[in-house]
Amino acid sequence: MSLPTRYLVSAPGKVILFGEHAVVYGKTAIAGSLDGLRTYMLFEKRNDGFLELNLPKLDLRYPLIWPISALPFSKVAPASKATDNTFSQELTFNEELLKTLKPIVLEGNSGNQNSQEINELQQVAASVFLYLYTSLEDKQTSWCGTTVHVTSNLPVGAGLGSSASYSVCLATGLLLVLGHITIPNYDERISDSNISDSSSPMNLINRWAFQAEKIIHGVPSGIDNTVSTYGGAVSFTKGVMENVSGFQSLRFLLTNTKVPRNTRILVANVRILHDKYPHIVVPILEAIEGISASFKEIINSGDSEKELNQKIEELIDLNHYLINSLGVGHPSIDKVREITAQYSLHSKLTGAGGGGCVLTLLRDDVTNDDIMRIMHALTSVGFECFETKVGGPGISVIDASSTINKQEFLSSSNMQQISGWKHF
Ligand SMILES: Nc1ncnc2c1ncn2[C@@H]1O[C@H](COP(=O)(O)OP(=O)(O)OP(=O)(O)O)[C@@H](O)[C@H]1O
Ligand SMILES: C[C@@](O)(CCO)CC(=O)[O-]
Repeated sequence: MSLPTRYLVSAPGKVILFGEHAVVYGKTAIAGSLDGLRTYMLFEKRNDGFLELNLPKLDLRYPLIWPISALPFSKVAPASKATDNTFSQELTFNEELLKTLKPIVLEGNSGNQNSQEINELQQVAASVFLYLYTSLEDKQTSWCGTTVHVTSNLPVGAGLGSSASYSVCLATGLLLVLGHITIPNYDERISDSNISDSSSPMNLINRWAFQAEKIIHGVPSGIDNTVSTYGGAVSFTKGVMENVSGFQSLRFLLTNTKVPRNTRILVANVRILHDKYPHIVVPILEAIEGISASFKEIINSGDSEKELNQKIEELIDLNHYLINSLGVGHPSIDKVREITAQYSLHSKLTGAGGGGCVLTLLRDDVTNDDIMRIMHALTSVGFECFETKVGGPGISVIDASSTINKQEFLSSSNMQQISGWKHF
């Protein structure tokens, strides 16, 4: 099969309004894609049988390079290979493959003259790449190797789904490169794309991205990769996604406390608390689900703008206190709440917590001058802020064979402005 020689792929980060952590236990959460905050990947064809991964955002100064022949294809049972029937097939996580890849990941550095340590985060990101490549490899393709460049304007490890957008871009690019899906024709996202339609390319991308998220997060709910794949503003319960109209019109301030934390550890800590005190933690998770349910009720209730905002702010406070009781709060999050409260605004953590990002509702009566003042107050104590809306497009791709090369990709400050993005 003859394929394009270059693909450009992009997927958004996400913000969770209500229900993080509870969603891991099957409770409903409310989330949306982040329009301007995305990961971009350029996949370039090689003919030499090598795979190259560039991770500048993770401070990896030199590329990691592996010969395809070093990959443990024997660990992938033929039945679980991504052949024609992959669309309808349940994907089982391949622990054995991941274990076998561990030493191979480090060999990616061996041809490098310059010594560089590969830290834990970089190893995980490289494992995701090799895991997906080994699982999806198909000898029918005309690509005999690939170079992947990654850029992103999402903060890494801050609760905005950087790992999900990385996973979704990798899954999409490799499914394209390895000939399992083709570039779609739609210039705009099809809003009614059905998540449960297992024959759709989006469903396939989402399922492989979920496998990738398992490598990064351990036991994720799937909300991050689903929102990143499909985009939009949604409620999510046990893998089922539903559009929540009205959510898109809300404005938010995102504040990055810059306190590093690890989603895998935070999720695991909540699990320990849950297993130790089920009679206490289960009702807290149910109460958090009640918040998501209340939001869905009020967002389209016909309440006046003022009433609606007041109720959402009450829900933000309730969610903040409940989630703090699960041990995923942080003094930096309380500091953001304290500062925004001085301007009578309400905030809560978003994502896994433990630092990371904080979400503040910007009511319609908050003027641009007010926003400037609030941002100034937050940045002057070392935080970073940006205003955002939710609900932009999910995965987008371009046949970049003749449109964008590596130099243009690496130097572009606004990739979204490139014309020709296609949506599944
Ligand atoms: N631009 C990127 N390049 C390479 N790897 C990335 C990139 N962004 C994220 N990752 C991978 O994702 C990991 C960060 O995931 P983590 O879940 O801790 O943060 P997050 O996704 O930003 O937050 P959350 O899951 O709470 O939304 C990194 O360690 C790395 O493995
Ligand atoms: C903390 C969590 O609920 C959201 C992380 O963005 C984990 C998950 O849903 O997998």
